[in-house]
Amino acid sequence: MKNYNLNQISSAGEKKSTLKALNKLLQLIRAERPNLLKALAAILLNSGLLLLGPYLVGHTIDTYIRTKQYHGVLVFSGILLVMYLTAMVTGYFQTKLMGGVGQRMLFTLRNAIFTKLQELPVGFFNQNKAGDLISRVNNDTDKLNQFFSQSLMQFIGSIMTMIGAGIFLLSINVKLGAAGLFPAVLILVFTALLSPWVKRKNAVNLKSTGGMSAEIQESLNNFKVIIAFNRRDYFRKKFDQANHENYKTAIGAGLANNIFMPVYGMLSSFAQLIVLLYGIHLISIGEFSIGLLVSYLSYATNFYNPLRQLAALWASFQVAMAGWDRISQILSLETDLVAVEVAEEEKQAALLEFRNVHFGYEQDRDILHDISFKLEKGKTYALIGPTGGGKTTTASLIARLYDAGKGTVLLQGRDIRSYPAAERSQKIGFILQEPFLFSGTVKDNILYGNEIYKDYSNAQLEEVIRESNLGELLAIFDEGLETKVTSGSDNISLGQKQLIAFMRAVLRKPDLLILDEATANIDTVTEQLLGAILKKLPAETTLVIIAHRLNTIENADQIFFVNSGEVQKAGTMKHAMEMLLEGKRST
Ligand SMILES: Nc1ncnc2c1ncn2[C@@H]1O[C@H](COP(=O)(O)OP(=O)(O)OP(=O)(O)O)[C@@H](O)[C@H]1O
Repeated sequence: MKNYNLNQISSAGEKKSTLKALNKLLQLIRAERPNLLKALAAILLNSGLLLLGPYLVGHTIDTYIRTKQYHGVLVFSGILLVMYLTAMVTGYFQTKLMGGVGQRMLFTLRNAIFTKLQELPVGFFNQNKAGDLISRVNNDTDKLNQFFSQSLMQFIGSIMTMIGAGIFLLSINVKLGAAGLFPAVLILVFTALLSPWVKRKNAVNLKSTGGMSAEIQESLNNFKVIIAFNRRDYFRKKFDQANHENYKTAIGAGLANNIFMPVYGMLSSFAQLIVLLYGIHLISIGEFSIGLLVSYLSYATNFYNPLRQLAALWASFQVAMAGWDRISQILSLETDLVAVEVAEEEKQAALLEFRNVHFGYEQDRDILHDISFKLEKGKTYALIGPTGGGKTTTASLIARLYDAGKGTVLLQGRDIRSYPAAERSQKIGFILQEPFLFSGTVKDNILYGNEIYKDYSNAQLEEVIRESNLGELLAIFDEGLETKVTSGSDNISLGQKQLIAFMRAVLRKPDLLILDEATANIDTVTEQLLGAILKKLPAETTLVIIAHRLNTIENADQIFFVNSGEVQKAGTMKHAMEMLLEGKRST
């Protein structure tokens, strides 16, 4: 089976470039392009206005204050006021726009991940913990939202202000400008060198947040066992470990994220010092004036202040990109349950056939080894064998929860992989060992995935249930179809859950119905009732029954013994019993 473990895939995928990843992200939110452009225009206007400010102040001082033309001072004060008010409005406009973009992106991303999760096969869910997946859907997407809504435009604004200030610096005096901008080159090199390390630290931190979330989910799922065995300390210790790990990685990430700030700060002070010393030197040899040096220092401040901000923004960008990596790992996964082309049906084929099927959950361990058997229309088959022998695995391959590693499973003479999922699941009903019910009513659960009766009223549905001989089962529920079901809780018993799953499967009128230990939690009287219902199913329905209790399989037309990678015909009940006893002894 394919490797779907996200935490193993992550290390292999880490070499992807940031630009490529960013490009992929922008593709996903291309609908936001007009808003991004509007916000960009707003932030450019904002930066331009703020850059023009010092120049106009200088101009006012030189032209009007020194010549005592107070009318001009008033006019320029008015202009500056309007400029600053406009800057405030554009700033607000930008924040509002990007807040919306961030939230919509969060919405789109969560939808995209959830849709992807729905498409992925059972193998994916076997290999990943739900808690980690939840953390990806909730936490990692929010990191991206935070960057987009709070930091992106500030990021661009800061860069614009810097470019503007840089141009002013170089145009006033090239030599001094080059000297003043030299520390910025050092900053660039420092950032480029450190960024991969910072991103890695953030990735490790997000991974351990996912791990902690998985730990919480596991202990919440198993709280009864924890209490019954009084093993709260065990989970507390495990949680402590996960929490501690998370704390350590968070400190590591925090340190990495904050390393830019002091270095940027130091190098900007260094730049001021260079400008001051070199400027004084230039003045002393008559190449510069004191007035120019004063405005020069103010533009140097204009250049390096946003750079300091950029340090924080860059860290936020690294966190967002680490989150995006974790999200795109899910988005780029493809199911290994691919459809194959429809080949011609074999004539007079069995309803279902295993032809030299091999299958293993792990690469080098076959659970089923070169299995071949046929299931004919209208017959009842029983799968027996010791615990862990491979019965559920065989049934899972019949229902195509997994694909065979080698060999073929044929449904009505055609490769099962050539059927669209809807058609296949219509033909094959599977009552799982642990039936899963949704929160809602018995009716909601019975109608799940049922296209024929989905719009039926209660009265119509009750009629259908009676006609399908399921009336006595429904009668077991006090409030009938309206009985409340709460997912994951105990308001109905395990046996009752199995009955609902049974009604759900039978009402879909499958050609082949698999019952995996479907009567394991049901009393003998109800079990007999189920037996009677099974007998009244349409004559062409094929049944595959997996059971430990032998009385459930007495009426089978054929018994298969499943153990150690083999599925053998057991012939008579007596022979089956012998095989079971021997099989048990040999395991
Ligand atoms: N999701 C899985 N991932 C890895 N190994 C698995 C998985 N499910 C089952 N196995 C392994 O496959 C083997 C067969 O398991 P299977 O559930 O098919 O047995 P079974 O005959 O149905 O047992 P039982 O009677 O207890 O239900 C076991 O050794 C089990 O460890």
